Amino acid sequence: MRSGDTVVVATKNAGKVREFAHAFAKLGMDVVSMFDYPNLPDVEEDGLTFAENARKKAKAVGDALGQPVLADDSGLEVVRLQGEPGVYSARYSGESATDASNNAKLLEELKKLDAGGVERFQTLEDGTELLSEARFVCALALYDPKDGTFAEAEGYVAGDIMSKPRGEGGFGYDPLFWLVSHHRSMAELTKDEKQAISHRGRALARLLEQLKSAE
Ligand SMILES: O=P(O)(O)OP(=O)(O)OP(=O)(O)OC[C@H]1O[C@@H](n2cnc3c(O)ncnc32)[C@H](O)[C@@H]1O
Ligand SMILES: [Mg+2]
Repeated sequence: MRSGDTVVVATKNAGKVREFAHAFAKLGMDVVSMFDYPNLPDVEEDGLTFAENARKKAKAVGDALGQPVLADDSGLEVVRLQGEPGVYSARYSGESATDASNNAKLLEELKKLDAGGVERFQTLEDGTELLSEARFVCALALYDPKDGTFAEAEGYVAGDIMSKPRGEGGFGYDPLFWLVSHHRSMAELTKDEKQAISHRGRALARLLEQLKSAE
């Protein structure tokens, strides 16, 4: 991947496309996604790990197009839910899940625990309660169909799940993810701030570092 290239990202998530387009634009690269190739078949994300799913998405699309493809499998691991929703983050609230229905399900599951008498561990000044520690995980896989090889990297960011949403930026679970370091939710960060600390931003920095040192 170098300046002037177009990077194919095997995703149908508009939020991911925006973040990759923002990150690669700074390096002089354009991004295209599955929205630009609507006729490719869906890939079943049945891997047990984020890394396995990322490899599967990258390989399916890379083999179909005959060119290198980057895939991202990511999700949220919530400590008080024993790591759920994890690799099931996209369809946590069912097959026709949306970001809103997934966020509602997450709060429902955590509030069930509260009914069992488990204490919330902190309250913010506006009354928002922090319900559990959590982390976002991102696994990236860059697949080259010419030689069948993968370059891979992972990134993580730790935070806390809030009792009510805040912020309009980002996507997915961002409005419920509190960053004590910034005293804001992930959805209240600018694109650059999110890239600097997020699971995806960190995984991408690691991947690019690896590719550079392999040159
Ligand atoms: O598989 P593709 O087509 O890439 O798109 P997807 O939305 O299905 O993506 P995943 O399978 O990787 O599932 C990721 C889930 O985790 C959530 N997620 C991933 N990254 C996130 C981020 O940066 N902020 C908030 N939520 C995120 C996202 O909303 C999904 O529910
Ligand atoms: Mg998916």
